[in-house]
Amino acid sequence: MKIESLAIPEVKLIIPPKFGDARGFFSETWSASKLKAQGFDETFVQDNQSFSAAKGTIRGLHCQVAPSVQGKLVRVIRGAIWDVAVDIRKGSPTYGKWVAAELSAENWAQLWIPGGFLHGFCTIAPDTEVIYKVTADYDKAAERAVIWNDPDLALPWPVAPGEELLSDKDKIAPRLATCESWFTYP
Ligand SMILES: Cc1cn([C@H]2C[C@H](O)[C@@H](COP(=O)(O)OP(=O)(O)O[C@H]3O[C@H](C)C(=O)[C@H](O)[C@H]3O)O2)c(=O)[nH]c1=O
Repeated sequence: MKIESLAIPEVKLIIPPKFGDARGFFSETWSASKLKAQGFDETFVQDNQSFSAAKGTIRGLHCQVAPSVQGKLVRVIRGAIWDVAVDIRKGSPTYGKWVAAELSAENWAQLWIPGGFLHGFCTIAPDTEVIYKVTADYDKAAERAVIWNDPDLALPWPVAPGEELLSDKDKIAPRLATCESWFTYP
């Protein structure tokens, strides 16, 4: 498994091998032992899957706080997303900074977003299917959100203004500056 750190090194791009032949392909999309051998040792407790019919669907910016802080290992099995992680660990040298990657069924790339980061994505193809492993159970009481178009973050979402599709919840999320510090660094 190829693992590379992004500009915020805690966020990792992971590309598993894909073995193609005349029938199609086989891929070991996650291996605890192979990742541990490369220093990636996380325990996942839940698998999630979301389907977004429209290109320009934005889900995020979300996280869970203690006692249910979630790390997420995200991949795309159909379509494509622009996947973004924002460092919101108070005291972090990269606080308020973000990194992003295109994840697609084509490039087979996965993104590891550790706890302490907001996560969100924008679909860049219709009928996009996202699958991700998380390191803590869903805990509605621990869910937090920051508005997708926070001017302090100025995320370059790959969708024309006004064409984004969001949940009602995501449309009314607060700005990062108005949120108490949910995470501290290190
Ligand atoms: C996240 C989650 C949701 N739900 C239920 C709660 C709602 O009734 C329904 C839809 O939830 P929501 O609108 O929060 O789904 P997304 O907007 O895709 O949220 C996710 O989007 C971003 C990209 C994330 O990183 C998180 O995993 C998650 O927040 O599924 C569950 O039952 N379990 C869960 O783990």
